[in-house]
Amino acid sequence: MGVSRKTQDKSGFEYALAVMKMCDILHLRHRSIFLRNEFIFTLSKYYKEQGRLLNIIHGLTKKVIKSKKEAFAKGTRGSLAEHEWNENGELIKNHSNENNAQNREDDQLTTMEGLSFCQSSALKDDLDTDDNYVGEKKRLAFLDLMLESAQNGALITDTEIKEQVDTIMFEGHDTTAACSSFFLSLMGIHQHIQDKVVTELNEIFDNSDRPVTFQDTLEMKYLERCLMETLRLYPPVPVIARELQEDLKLISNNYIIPKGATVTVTTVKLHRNPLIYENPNVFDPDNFLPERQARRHYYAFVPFSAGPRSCVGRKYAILKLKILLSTILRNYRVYSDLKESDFKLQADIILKREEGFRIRLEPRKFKTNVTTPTIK
Ligand code: HEM
Repeated sequence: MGVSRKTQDKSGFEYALAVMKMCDILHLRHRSIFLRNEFIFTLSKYYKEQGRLLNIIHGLTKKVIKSKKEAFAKGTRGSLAEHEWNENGELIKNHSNENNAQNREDDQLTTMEGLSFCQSSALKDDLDTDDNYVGEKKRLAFLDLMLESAQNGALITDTEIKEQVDTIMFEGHDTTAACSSFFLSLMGIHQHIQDKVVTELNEIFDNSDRPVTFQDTLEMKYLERCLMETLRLYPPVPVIARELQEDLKLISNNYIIPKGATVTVTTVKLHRNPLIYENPNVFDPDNFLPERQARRHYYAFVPFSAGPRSCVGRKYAILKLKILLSTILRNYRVYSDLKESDFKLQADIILKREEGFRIRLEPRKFKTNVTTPTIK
């Protein structure tokens, strides 16, 4: 959103927690035929709780938009991470003309054009074209772009801006959080695979504790394979759906699916199809060796969906996941009391989470003064 990291308070954490609890209410309503009824729902305790949670969720979105609008009113136009606001949303510093290390680091994070979402093993991506290059420096943060478009006469209302911001905020954190939890669980279960990831990281960082750079992420080839394999077995978006705008004749036989029908693509089933993957239920990062990928159909692996409405955040997601997970694994050894057989199905691991299964992180280098986080 182009809001500086330095000005973030714990509202981000409260936001994520509120989204999680809100999802619990939604899932409850999927399962309970009574609560699905709007009238009965309004009489239940969940309705009141929903109101409280939505206040937190929309409160943060409104706060972010408000502070940006105020900066705009003062004539500040921001490309990524150029400005700092205080907690009241007032602009305290404009970094746009500075060529400091932080700016260079942020620039690095934007130079991703031309790479497929799977950075190093060249998984094809049907949205990758050369003509979407907009230049490194000119690119605006998402919210700046929307506000600027609105000011330049684009037909976009304040409510629409808020809804777009809500979408990006939700899509941007929930999916990557799920993916990193699955990844760390799998590392905890497969200690020998974790060792291989750490060996690769040691080669890249040579025992230095310097922060990750964009170039480092390109060299994380084995970690990337583990990430792809995690997304294969546990796609954070396990099912997608589309309403057909016209009749669709299947190539494989004589069926016609009529216009208006809803078609669901069960990614999680597709990714475990034994015709496509040998031993489909086994965690095997070598499934993403370039030669194996080359033998598979373009759409045999679609954790980010495909086509024009596929995930807009996929490159950003992979980059951030590599930074996050490599940093965790450089500093901690991960253990888990899960076994792979505990979660053959995606739903199983979610239920196990509710039962209180845990991932344990043990510091690798530090002997004292490190709080060991426990991820539930
Ligand atoms: C591992 C991480 C992620 C996964 C697995 C993922 C997966 C997906 C999938 C499958 C869709 C298509 C949904 C559908 O067709 O109904 C989607 C859409 C979307 N994703 Fe992601 N996503 C991830 C991360 C992100 C991030 C980090 C952002 C933003 C910063 C983001 C923003 C979006 C948006 C805005 C859409 C809607 C696109 C549209 O409707 O045109 N996603 N994502």
